[in-house]
This record gives sequence, structure tokens and C-alpha cells, in this order.
Amino acid sequence: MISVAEATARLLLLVDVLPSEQVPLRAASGRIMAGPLTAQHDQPPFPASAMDGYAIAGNATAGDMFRVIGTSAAGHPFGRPVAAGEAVRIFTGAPLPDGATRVVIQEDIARNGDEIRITTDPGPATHIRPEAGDFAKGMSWHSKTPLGSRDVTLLAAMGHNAVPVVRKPVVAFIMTGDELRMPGETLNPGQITASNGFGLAAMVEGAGADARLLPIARDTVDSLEQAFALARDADLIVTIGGASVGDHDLVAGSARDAGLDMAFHKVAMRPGKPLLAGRIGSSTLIGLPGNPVSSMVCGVIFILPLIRRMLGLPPELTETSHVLATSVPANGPRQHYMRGRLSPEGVVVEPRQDSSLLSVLARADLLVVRPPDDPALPIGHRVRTVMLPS
Ligand SMILES: Nc1nc2c(c(=O)[nH]1)N[C@H]1C(S)=C(S)[C@@H](COP(=O)(O)OP(=O)(O)OC[C@H]3O[C@@H](n4cnc5c(N)ncnc54)[C@H](O)[C@@H]3O)O[C@H]1N2
Ligand code: MOO
Repeated sequence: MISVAEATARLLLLVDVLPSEQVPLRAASGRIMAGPLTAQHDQPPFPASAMDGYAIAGNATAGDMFRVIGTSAAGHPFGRPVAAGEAVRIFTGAPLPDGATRVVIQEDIARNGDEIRITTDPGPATHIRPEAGDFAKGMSWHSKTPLGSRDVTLLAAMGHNAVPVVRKPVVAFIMTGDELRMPGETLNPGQITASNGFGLAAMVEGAGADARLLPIARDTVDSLEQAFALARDADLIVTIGGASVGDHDLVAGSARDAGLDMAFHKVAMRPGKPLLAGRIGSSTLIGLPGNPVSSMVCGVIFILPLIRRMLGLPPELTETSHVLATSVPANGPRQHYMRGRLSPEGVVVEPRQDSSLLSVLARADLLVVRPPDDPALPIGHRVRTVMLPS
């Protein structure tokens, strides 16, 4: 069996960064920019007033008088210069008339007809936003993380209504098993509710992929073949269940028959041992174990890095570290990803670690990474951890 590190390295060789596409600005949130965009104009495009008041030429102190010669409002420039002794009524965001050197706020002024008098010494602030004071035409922006609201508003201000982004990876999920019924369906004897595909689809969508949940495949070669055919166009095909060694575990064989070039089968990890991966047609295939927690843990450890690589992001898992609030027993020969909860004292490792326990996983905050043959560890020991996505 290969190690988790070896499996990760082999997996990452199976995918490339996806091509780019142009999306409307309104659809760009959460996407990854495929290249930089440059500002189409200066921002602001003209010197503008930052306050409501009067634009004047030269300095002003309390008692000075000015004659009001017109108005400049946002979207409605005054259009003529202002000279010494003159003032232009101006509003926030309005273009500053030529010749004006400052804006005196209306609170510091008394107006009588076309005349204003400065009542309070206006101080040093000019209340002028200089042309290009935010950014100049040609400024480049290339966010290296998923576009957020602040990127989107900046790109809009830069004059862009479309953004080049990396195409979303399409991930097709095939849940396999004669025992599976869809959530909400009545369970007959021996049946269980299919849950894994739903959690994994949510997980990859949260990472920027497009998830497709295909119809449940039965434990027959024909049914699996049909499912592989349906999934043909996906960048990543993920089967769930049937990956182990039992008589009904047909995924590896069916995938081989469908042309799988296997990169590995079985990884020294717990949960997740029966994992398999390879290339099939123009897609990458990952075969996940069916145990619900195993499939979700493999999603975090292997599928999320693959999606990041396809999106052109650094693929590596980010590890953190925490102290133990509970002691843990010695580990066996497989790398163990133990479910744990954060408490003020450190990580509380869940006493029940069976890979079928979804309620334990849902309560967990993180996985404690126990290397193969790690000895028993006492309370207070610092351990490697991987935070779980929501
Ligand atoms: N003799 C051996 N038996 C097993 C081994 C082994 O090495 N030798 N490995 C065990 C390990 S570890 C795992 S993990 C499981 C995984 O086996 P499969 O991938 O073949 O999974 P299934 O048998 O199809 O299902 C396991 C379990 O999970 C339930 N399941 C399956 N799909 C879903 C789904 N979409 N949603 C919810 N639950 C699902 C299924 O009903 C089973 O209860 O094999 C061990 N056995
Ligand atoms: O490797 Mo299995 O995923 O322990 O339950």
C-alpha cells in the first residue's frame, strides 16, 4: 500500500489547470481569475468634491466673502472656471471647477442670495479627491484567491463588465450500491439512505467546482458501465462505494473494463484505505470507499487538492496544529485522520472513530493527523491537524 503523500503526488499528476472562460461580472463572485485586468480609466476620472459646500479659488479664512456664480452637482459639471472672489455651489462627488483649490463645507458658511461669508475658519482640509487618487488608468488587478465582494466592486469601478476566469471543474458523483435509496424514500429491509454524494457535492461546490449527482448505480457491471458513460464529460468522476474487496465491490473491475489507467488502488490511511484513482477517457477517476466518513475524509484529503490544482490554486492541504485535550492511543500502520472538536483546552478527540459515524463527523471541527505507528500521546501534546470545511 502506498502512503498518503505518495497517493497525493500521483493524484496531482492526473490533472492540469483548466482553460479559461469569460463570465459576466455578476457571475464572477467565487471564481478564480485566469489573468489580470487593467483599469479602463482613472478613478476618480476627474478631481471631485468630497463634501457638500462651496468650491473656491485660493485660501479662505473666517470673514471672507465670495460671490456664487453657479452649481456643480454629481453628473452635472459647472463647466466654467472659478476665479478669485468667486464660489461654485458644489455637492459630494461633483467635478471640481477649473481654478478651484478647495471646498469649504456648507456648515462653515452663511449664505445671503448670491453671496457667501465664511463663518468658521475652514482649517487645512481641501475636501478634494484628486483625479486618479484611487487608481490610475492601466492599474492591474489579479486576485489569486476566489473573487470576493471587494474584488468585484473594484473590477466594476475599473470598467469591466466581464472577467476571464478559470473554467469550473465539473465533478460527477456516482453513488453505487443495491442497498441505497435516495433521501426521503422509504427504506425496505436491508436498505439505507444514500448520503455521501450529497455531502461531497456540497464540499466541492464550496471549493468552486460544478457538482453533478448521477443516478445511483446498482452493484452490476452493466449499471456501472452506464454510469461511467453518463459521466464521460466530467473533469473528475468520483465513484462512492464498491471500492473494497468484497464480491459486490465491482468499481475497480468495471472501471478497468471501461478503460481505466489505474494510478493506484489502496492507500495506507484510516479511514479511506480502499481508495483508487487513475485516468479514464479524458477524465480523472477517483474511487472512494463507501463508508460515509471515509468518503468525506478522502474528499478533504484528496478531492479538494485536485480541485485547487484544476483551478490554478496552490493544491497543498493547509495543516494547522493544536494541543490535545484528551490522550490518544498508539496508532497502527495506517495514517489515521481522527475526528476532533476544538475546546478551550485544545482538541477533544472523539472517543468513537468508526468510519460510519456521520453524527460524529458533523460535530467535529478538524481531523487530527496521526502518522503511521505514532505512539500513544498524552494530554497537552501538540498534534498536526487539518480543519474540516463547513
Ligand atoms: N475483508 C475486507 N473487508 C473490508 C476491507 C478490507 O480491507 N477487507 N476494507 C474495509 C474498509 S477500510 C472500508 S472503508 C470499506 C469500504 O468498502 P467499499 O468502498 O466497498 O464500500 P461499500 O461496501 O460499498 O460500502 C461500505 C458502507 O458504506 C455504505 N455506503 C455506501 N455508499 C453509500 C452512500 N452513498 N451513502 C451512504 N452510505 C453508503 C454501505 O451501505 C456500507 O455500509 O470496506 C471494508 N471492508
Ligand atoms: O479505510 Mo475504511 O475507510 O477504515 O473505513
